[in-house]
Amino acid sequence: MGFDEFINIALPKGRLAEDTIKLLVEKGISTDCIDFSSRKLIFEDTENRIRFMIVRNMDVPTYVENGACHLGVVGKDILDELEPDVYEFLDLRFGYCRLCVAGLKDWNGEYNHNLRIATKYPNITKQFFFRKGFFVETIKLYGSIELAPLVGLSDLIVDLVSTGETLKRNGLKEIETIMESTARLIANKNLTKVYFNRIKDIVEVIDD
Ligand SMILES: Nc1ncnc2c1ncn2[C@@H]1O[C@H](COP(=O)(O)OP(=O)(O)OP(=O)(O)O)[C@@H](O)[C@H]1O
Ligand SMILES: O=P(O)(O)OC[C@H]1O[C@H](OP(=O)(O)OP(=O)(O)O)[C@H](O)[C@@H]1O
Repeated sequence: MGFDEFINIALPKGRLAEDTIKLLVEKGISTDCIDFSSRKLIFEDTENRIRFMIVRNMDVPTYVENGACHLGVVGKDILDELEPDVYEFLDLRFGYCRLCVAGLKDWNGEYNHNLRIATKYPNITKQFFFRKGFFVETIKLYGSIELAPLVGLSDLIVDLVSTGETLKRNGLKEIETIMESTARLIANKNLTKVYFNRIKDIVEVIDD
């Protein structure tokens, strides 16, 4: 495929946005055209034939798996939860956090079959407890997960911990770490074949 074709890169809004731009600037990948604070969702570097698309972190795998974007930046936690059929080319090493089981300070530490666990990560949670021999009920939430055990909506939570401040402020304690997460560079499988040289160039520049 010729150089004229655009390579589309899905960039996550939210927590990973700033470090993603910092990385691209460091690597000399044209980011001048990107303005996260504007309401625009597509930014084009016409000279280098790169198009940046601004999407929710959780949606990055969907854009890449379906071929709307060739490449994308997304947290490993989301990849493990959604298990999209994409290549994971690079660990970008920023966006570090841990996915943990947490509960009320006086939680007695015994897992059992009747646990209700509030989380944004039902698949990872079910698999984690299944491997330990427990079939748990997950309650899917989209944010403020720490509230659930405080109001009796769940027994435990599975959520991201970074500084530990949110757990502390809400009288919760960490019980166990399920996984560690950092941002990853992912690629569409078919598009990697078709646009191999251009994608390889971009991956190498970022990895350098
Ligand atoms: N303290 C933290 N809390 C949440 N995510 C963090 C933290 N530190 C790093 N991350 C990483 O940043 C990613 C994006 O988090 P962010 O809070 O922007 O997404 P969100 O708004 O919760 O949801 P969505 O994924 O639906 O866009 C997480 O998936 C994770 O990989
Ligand atoms: O250990 P800490 O440094 O306190 O960070 C962890 C918190 O950050 C995230 O929430 P976020 O701020 O993204 O809000 P949310 O509740 O909407 O997911 C995560 O879900 C925890 O609640």
